[in-house]
Order: sequence, then C-alpha cells, then structure tokens
Amino acid sequence: MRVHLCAVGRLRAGPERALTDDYLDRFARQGRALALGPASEHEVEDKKGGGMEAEAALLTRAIPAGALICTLDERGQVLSSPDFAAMLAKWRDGGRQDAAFVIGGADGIHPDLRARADASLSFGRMVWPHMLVRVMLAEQLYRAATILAGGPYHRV
Ligand SMILES: C[S@@+](CC[C@H](N)C(=O)[O-])C[C@H]1O[C@@H](n2cnc3c(N)ncnc32)[C@H](O)[C@@H]1O
Repeated sequence: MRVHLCAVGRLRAGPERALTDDYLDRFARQGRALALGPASEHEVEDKKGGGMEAEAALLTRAIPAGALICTLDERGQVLSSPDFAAMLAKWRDGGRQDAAFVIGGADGIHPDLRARADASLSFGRMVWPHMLVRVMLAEQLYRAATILAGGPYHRV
C-alpha cells in the first residue's frame, strides 16, 4: 500500500524538512518487506486566499482516486503507536493501493473533507504547527513499520 502525505503548505529546507526526509526514508526501507510505502508528499498552496474551501479542493485533487483517507485533526482519535500500526496493517490487508494522510493549514481541514475521511488521527488535544505534525506523522509511520516488523525501535 502506497502512502501519501497530502498537506497544506511547503516544508522548506530546515530541521522539519530534514527530520521528515529522514523518517520517510527509514519508513521506505523498513516498509518494503511489509508491502507498506513508500510515502510520497503532496504539498498544496492556495495563493488566492480562498481559505479552507479552496485548500480542500486542492487537497482532494492531491488524494489518489480510491485512497483510504485519514485526516490529522486535534479532534480526531488518539491512538497508541501499536494501534496505529494495526490500523495501517488492516488498511494494507484490505487491498486498497493507497492511503492518504491529510494535514490542514492554519484554519484546519474543511468539514466536508473531514466528513469524507475513513479515519481521523489526533496527536492530542493541543494544536501543533503543521510542520511538526508532518514530522510526527513521518516518525509514527516509521515506528509503525518497525512494530509490524517486530523490530527493537519501539519499546513499551
Ligand atoms: C495549525 S493546525 C490548524 C488547526 C485549526 N485551528 C483546526 O481547527 O484544525 C494545522 C494542521 O495541523 C494538524 N494538527 C494540528 N494539531 C494537531 C493535533 N493535535 N493532532 C493532529 N493533527 C493536528 C491538522 O491537520 C491541522 O489542520
């Protein structure tokens, strides 16, 4: 199952870019034997100030047809890392080719796009900057792959 990170905003060169690249590389390597990944990033930007609605249209275009959709949202479900790994494995085993993780912009994700999602994942009730959410998601994807592979990275 291919993984897509569909995000509002560009991660420019800097610590968040370096960390995201590192974790997504590790995820690609670890996930290969698990039929998970690689993960690709799709960054969208609405330069006309169209707000959440315009961003939702761009995000919808970035999500591959037929993909399972997981929004990143502080109002979403808080999962343990093993539970997140189990969700990924279930999605992979369900036979869909693509899973899209959607990260919103400053105003969040439009309610219509949130309503279409198959899952909504929260990294706690605090609001994080979208760049950090991308880093954390990349790390959790890598961690999930190590959990599914039975590797030593994740310790309970
Ligand atoms: C700066 S936040 C915008 C928050 C916005 N006020 C809202 O109502 O969603 C940008 C994006 O980061 C992600 N995000 C921020 N905090 C999060 C959290 N605790 N859990 C999951 N995703 C989060 C969401 O995708 C959000 O759309």
